Amino acid sequence: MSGQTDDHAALAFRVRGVRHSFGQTEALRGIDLDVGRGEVLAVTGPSGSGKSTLLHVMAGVFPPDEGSIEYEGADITGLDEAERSDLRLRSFGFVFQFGQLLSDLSAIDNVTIPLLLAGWRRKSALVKARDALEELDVADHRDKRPGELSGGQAQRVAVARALVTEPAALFADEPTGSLDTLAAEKTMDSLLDLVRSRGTTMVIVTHDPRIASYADREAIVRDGAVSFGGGVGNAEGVGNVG
Ligand SMILES: Nc1ncnc2c1ncn2[C@@H]1O[C@H](COP(=O)(O)OP(=O)(O)OP(=O)(O)O)[C@@H](O)[C@H]1O
Repeated sequence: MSGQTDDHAALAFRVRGVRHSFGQTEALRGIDLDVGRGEVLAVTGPSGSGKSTLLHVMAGVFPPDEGSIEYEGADITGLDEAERSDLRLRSFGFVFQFGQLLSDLSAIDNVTIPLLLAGWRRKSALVKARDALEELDVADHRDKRPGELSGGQAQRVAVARALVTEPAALFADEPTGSLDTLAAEKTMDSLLDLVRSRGTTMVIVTHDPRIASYADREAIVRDGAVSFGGGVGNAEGVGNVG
């Protein structure tokens, strides 16, 4: 199995020759990777191998030192900070391990923020945010602040916030890393239902094989290089990438 395909039309992401260093540390040493549109790709590998760095450069958080990343056929590595920020706001959603909700705001206010940033009026943003909380089964907790929620509830609110703008691609970095098995499974089940029904492309960094098993395909990062594992979910992937 390779990480490349010739079918450009079906691709969300096309990563070629990507290298990135932090000082003397070579975090990425030449990554080639395709992600099909609507594909759920798990990125696994040992601690410090470069998984989060790969996610960040693919999501346009910062550009790599070398190589190219195409999103929907357009090279995003040459974009400036403001253009990358605009791309993230318009097209991408993010879920992290913890600490992503604003502690002074209620659950529903946290979920309305991306909509308000995208120019929605407050009234319709609140309706949309409540729908998103319902989809994640946390609408009953909408007036609570993050500190009044369980870890699993808070993480489902964070998923609602990431998906409320219906991003074309979702990036998740150890999204259930702080949860027990049951809460992790409940969060992943809801997340994957939504992502699959909408055809959202998803890149999920995890070291947990149970979480990786939700994906179509697994990219294993070791020492800043990628290889491809079989046996995860539908290993051929959506969009015939594999
Ligand atoms: N901002 C940074 N400054 C300096 N070094 C960094 C920075 N971010 C990452 N690194 C280094 O780059 C390498 C890859 O880090 P990265 O966070 O991508 O790994 P990872 O596979 O996601 O690790 P983990 O599973 O532990 O989160 C590591 O050696 C790390 O120490």
